[in-house]
Amino acid sequence: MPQFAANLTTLFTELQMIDRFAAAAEAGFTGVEILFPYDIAAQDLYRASVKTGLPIVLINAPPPNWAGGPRGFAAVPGLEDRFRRDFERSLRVAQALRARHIHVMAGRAEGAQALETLVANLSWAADRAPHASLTIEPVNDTDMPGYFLTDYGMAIDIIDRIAAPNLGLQLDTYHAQVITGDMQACWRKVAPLVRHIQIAGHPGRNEPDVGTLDYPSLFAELDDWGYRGWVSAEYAPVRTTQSGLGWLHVAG
Ligand SMILES: O=C(O)[C@H](O)C(=O)CO
Ligand SMILES: [Mg+2]
Repeated sequence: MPQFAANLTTLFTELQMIDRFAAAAEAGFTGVEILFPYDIAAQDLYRASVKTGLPIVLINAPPPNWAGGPRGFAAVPGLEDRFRRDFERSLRVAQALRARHIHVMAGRAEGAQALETLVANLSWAADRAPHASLTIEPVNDTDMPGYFLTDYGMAIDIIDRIAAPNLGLQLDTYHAQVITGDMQACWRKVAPLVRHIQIAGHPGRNEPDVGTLDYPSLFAELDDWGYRGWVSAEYAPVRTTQSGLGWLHVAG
């Protein structure tokens, strides 16, 4: 079975962030991810990670004020300096948290110039941080209107063009289902490039066992394929996080 991480930005939200680590450990998760760990002292988060034995497997390169709108700047022409400043900040935080992966968000943009901007910024970031594992994640633009990276073919081309050993794909099976209509076939198409996986049910983006998707089959296929990365639960619980964890206990 894969190793399961809890996304502490979407799960256990009834608790303070620092307390979510212990709740995740008690629930049976063996890792965590935090999308935007920029408003809590890194040493406090790292202390909670060490205390619970749950490594922090992913953070996002920051879009500032998430509530305010931007979804990253990596593909936004003219904001290269902004992107680089933000990336330096995410690198410092990732190092302080010993985070495994940094998800570099493309942001809202469109067209050929946006694609060239994304390739140039990602190339720069991969060179700037050869020791860091960087990921890009296609996101469906119904949930995130105007987001630039919404296609797996484009993601594959970008990764192939940059050909950096520390740049790979983040497969979110919920977005894959919305975008392609078949998340498991999408996994097969991109498997060699996948560094990190996120899961949720479909269509509601709740628990993996709420909706139409067959995760036990996907988990078995990940094992057969020899996937050794993390599978992170990034969903909105229907009720409390605890009451919806049957899928983890069945999988675990
Ligand atoms: O939305 C998602 O699925 C991403 O994983 C994310 O990091 C925030 O947009
Ligand atoms: Mg995701």
